[in-house]
Amino acid sequence: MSTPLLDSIKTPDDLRQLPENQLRQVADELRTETISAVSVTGGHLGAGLGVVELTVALHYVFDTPRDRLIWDVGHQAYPHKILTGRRDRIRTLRQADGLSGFTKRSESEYDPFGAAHSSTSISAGLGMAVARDLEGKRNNVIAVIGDGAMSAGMAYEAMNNAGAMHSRLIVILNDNDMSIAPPTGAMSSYLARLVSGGTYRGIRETAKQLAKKLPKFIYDKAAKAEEFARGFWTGGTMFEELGFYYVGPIDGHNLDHLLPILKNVRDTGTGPILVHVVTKKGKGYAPAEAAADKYHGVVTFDVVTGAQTKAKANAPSYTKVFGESLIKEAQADDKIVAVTAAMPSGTGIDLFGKEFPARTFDVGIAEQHAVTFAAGMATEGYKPFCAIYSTFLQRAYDQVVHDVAIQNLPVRFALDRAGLVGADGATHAGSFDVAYLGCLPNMVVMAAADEAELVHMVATAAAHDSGPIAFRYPRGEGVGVDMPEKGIPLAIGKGRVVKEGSRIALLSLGTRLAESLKAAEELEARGLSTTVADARFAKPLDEELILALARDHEVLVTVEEGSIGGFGSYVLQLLADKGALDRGSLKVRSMVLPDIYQDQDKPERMYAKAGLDAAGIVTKVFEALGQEEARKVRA
Ligand SMILES: Cc1ncc(C[n+]2csc(CCOP(=O)(O)OP(=O)(O)O)c2C)c(N)n1
Ligand SMILES: CC(=O)[C@@H](O)[C@H](O)COP(=O)(O)O
Ligand SMILES: [Mg+2]
Repeated sequence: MSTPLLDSIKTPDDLRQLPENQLRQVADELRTETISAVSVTGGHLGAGLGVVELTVALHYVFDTPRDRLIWDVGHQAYPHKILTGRRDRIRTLRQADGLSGFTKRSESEYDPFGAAHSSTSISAGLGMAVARDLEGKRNNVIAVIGDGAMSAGMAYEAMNNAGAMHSRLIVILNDNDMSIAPPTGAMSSYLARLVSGGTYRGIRETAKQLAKKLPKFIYDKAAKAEEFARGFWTGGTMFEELGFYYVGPIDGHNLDHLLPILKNVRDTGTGPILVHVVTKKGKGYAPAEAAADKYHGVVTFDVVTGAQTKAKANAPSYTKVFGESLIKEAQADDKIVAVTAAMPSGTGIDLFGKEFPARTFDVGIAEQHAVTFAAGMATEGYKPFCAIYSTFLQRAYDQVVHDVAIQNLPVRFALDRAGLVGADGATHAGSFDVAYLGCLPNMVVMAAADEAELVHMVATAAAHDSGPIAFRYPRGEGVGVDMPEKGIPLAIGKGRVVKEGSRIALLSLGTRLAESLKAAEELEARGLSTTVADARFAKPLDEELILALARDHEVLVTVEEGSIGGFGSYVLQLLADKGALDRGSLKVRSMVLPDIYQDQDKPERMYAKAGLDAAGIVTKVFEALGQEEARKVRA
């Protein structure tokens, strides 16, 4: 389909030159372009399709980028990127050196705040609004937040503060009654009541009258106290109790509703205001609308049929192995329960939920609550498996420390997406969990070297009832090893030697083991006898194994899919404390992720750039051996 109007829009300034009666066509063309682009890049499609009209209306009514427009999560911002000067690059989305899959400050002046982790937009928007007021400026600040993101505590913290400050801030609640899965929690039922109430039906037919009736708030302290100024359409909502003017619910796909209301909201000159728009995730693309997940995250697909290009798997995914292993453990132990924070399919808890619905808890996008909720269950003798992506657990760090570790409660943390994740880039990298968990007293930290090891680690976690335990594993497929019939609990704090050698020792944590074995082959071919060990545990360390490796080898290299301050640091601390470095002949190197935020690419290329592939490990060994030695060996 040709897109003549969209072709004429390089930035929102061009959009704002168009007559309103052409905006419908702009939206249709924008939707077509979004579908076409994502069909060749993959990515988050459903959310963006749901906000096409809203995106057009917001950039038309507000003077962006002077008016700050913040997208919560930012996964719905592809139409926004197309309208804001990035259409020429939209097919580089989520690829090396391409556009980010989320909003990103360094990418465009139209992205005033970076996102990807949810529920940050109102806080950031309030900060911008307060700074604006301190500067005496008059621009608008608009935060667009989804119903799923609205289930996180941070959103309430921000609304509570905005309401108390009577800040001139606009929040657009994009209510598509969907998170990644159908939403859970009282908020979604509450919103459904608002939408299904008589008011909504009334407004649907009289949106234009609504716009005229929307009172221009003559705002002063006296008026503030008048409750009638609030709840004028719904008789008071939770948002009004938090100090917001509430407008809505309105049809978020109908420009005849959106435009007049957004203009009025823009011109009221007061706030904070929450506009409740009702949209459909996946709107306007039949395969997305028909899909259970509304095409939340897709790979490349055929535009005509919607059929996604699923690559043939060579091995089961770590996520699937985790889900199936947990089911087996739970069949033998009715105290095992599972907790997810709105990511049932991403974590494999959806598999568990099919088997044990009464023992499965999706708490919404609420990682902080998920952890302490699990801690509460652990105090009553249950064995909670809290399945949260490594990156998302960062949001619940104090809950891990204060509510779990200090109380030494047996919460099990299943950390999927550990290490580099690829297309989601730096915001989703699971780089820090070994560093942020391994430093906690009472905590046990494991890392699976392959999918068979993961089975045993699930069994180990199930059996470990004397305190908290975490096990990490990467996004994607396993390496293709034989799978055990059942998980056998591992001895806590014990690693294993996978290959015996004599001169070089490679001590790997997690799935860098495969690359370490390849490096060992290369080193052996150069005459360097090489031991390869799988640490299995970052905490407690296998002191006996590590000290023996240090004693019996000339070079000891640790390798991990994590940041500085993790496994390698713990090993160096041990070696120093035990005097293993005193004799001076041992050469030790610690290989970690670079101290930067790596942009998106394919994971294997990111690891190569990080020097954490076989070639990088070989280079590190020769560097440690020194030039003279290296020359001899290379000869
Ligand atoms: C802190 C955090 N936890 C989990 C996620 C994973 N996640 C990405 S989008 C999403 C659903 C968001 O739902 P909603 O805000 O309703 O947006 P929609 O996709 O419906 O447009 C989730 C859970 C995240 N980005 N951040
Ligand atoms: C937007 C968001 O945060 C999630 O959709 C995330 O992108 C999912 O990541 P996976 O694709 O690794 O499950
Ligand atoms: Mg939603």
